[in-house]
Amino acid sequence: IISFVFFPQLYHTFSWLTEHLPGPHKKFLTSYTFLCSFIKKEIKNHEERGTPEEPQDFIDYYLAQIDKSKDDPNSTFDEKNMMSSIVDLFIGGTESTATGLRWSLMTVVMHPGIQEKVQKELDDVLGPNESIGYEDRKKLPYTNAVVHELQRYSCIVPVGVPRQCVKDTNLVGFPVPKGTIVLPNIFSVLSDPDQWETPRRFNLNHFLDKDGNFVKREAFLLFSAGHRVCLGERLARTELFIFLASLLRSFTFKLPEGVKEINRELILGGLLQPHPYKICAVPR
Ligand code: HEM
Repeated sequence: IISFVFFPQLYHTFSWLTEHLPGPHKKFLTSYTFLCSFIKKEIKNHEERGTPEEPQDFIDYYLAQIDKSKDDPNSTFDEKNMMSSIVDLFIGGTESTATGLRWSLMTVVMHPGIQEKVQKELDDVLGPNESIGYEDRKKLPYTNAVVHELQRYSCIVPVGVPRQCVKDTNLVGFPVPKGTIVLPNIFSVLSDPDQWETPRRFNLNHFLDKDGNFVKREAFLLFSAGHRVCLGERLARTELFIFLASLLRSFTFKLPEGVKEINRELILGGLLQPHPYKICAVPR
C-alpha cells in the first residue's frame, strides 16, 4: 500500500533520483505496470466500441476531447495524459477513502457510546426502509459531526501533494522563490491548538455547538485548499458519510471476544495507515 501511494509522489517529484535507488519503489513500478496494462485494455475496448452519442464515462469524454482537439497543436489531450489522469484517479480515489473508513471503524469501536448515539439518531430520523443519501447529513447533525471528527482525528493525508511554485511569490510574509517545492502540512492545520479545543483528542464539540447543531469549521482542511484542492473532495465526503452511516445503521461494531484494545500506532507512508485489525460486525 505504501509503495503504491507514497512512491508515486516521490517518483514524480524526484524521478531522476528514485530510478537509481533500490527500495520499495521497485514494487510500485510492478504495480504501476499492471495498472497501466489494465487501463490500456479498457481504452482499447472503448475505442473498439466507439464513442457513444451520450458519453458514459471518463474515457468516453476524454477520447471525444482528443478527437475534438486533434487539429490544435497546443492541445494537451492525448493518450499519454489520459493514462496519467486515470492512474491519478485510481490512486487518489481508492486507498484514501478506504483508509478513512478503516480508521473510522476502529475509532467507533473504541467509543461504544458514540456508536449508540449515531444509531439512535439514524433510527429516529430515517424511516426503516429509507436509504441514506448525502443530503440527509443536514437532518443528522450528530452523525455528520462524528464523520467529520473521525476524519480530522485520523488525518490520513498528513502532507499534501508536492507542488512547485511557478513564479516568485509571498506567503504570509515569507518570500517563496519560483521553482520552490512546497509540501502543505495538513497535519499541522488539523491539530492546530489555536483552532481546535483538544487537537489530539477525539472531541465531537469540534463540530457541534452547545445546542447539538453541526458547525462547519474553516480549519477542516482535510482536502487541502486552493486551485489544486483534492479533485475528489465531494465524492470522498459523500462516500464517507453514506458508507459509515449505512454501516452503523445495519451493524454494531465490537471488539472480538478477549480483545481489549486495537493497536492505534500509525504506519507512516504517503497516507497514515492503521495496522490491520479484526472487529466483529453484529447485525442489528
Ligand atoms: C478521504 C479521502 C481523501 C482525502 C483525505 C484526500 C486528500 C487529498 C489531498 C490533501 C490532496 C492534495 C491537494 C493539494 O495538493 O493541495 C488531494 C489531491 C487529489 N485527490 Fe484526493 N483525497 C481523498 C479522496 C479522493 C478521491 C475519492 C479522489 C478521486 C476519485 C481523489 C482524487 C484526487 C486527485 C486527482 C488529486 C490531485 C488534484 C490536483 O492535482 O489538482 N481524492 N487529495
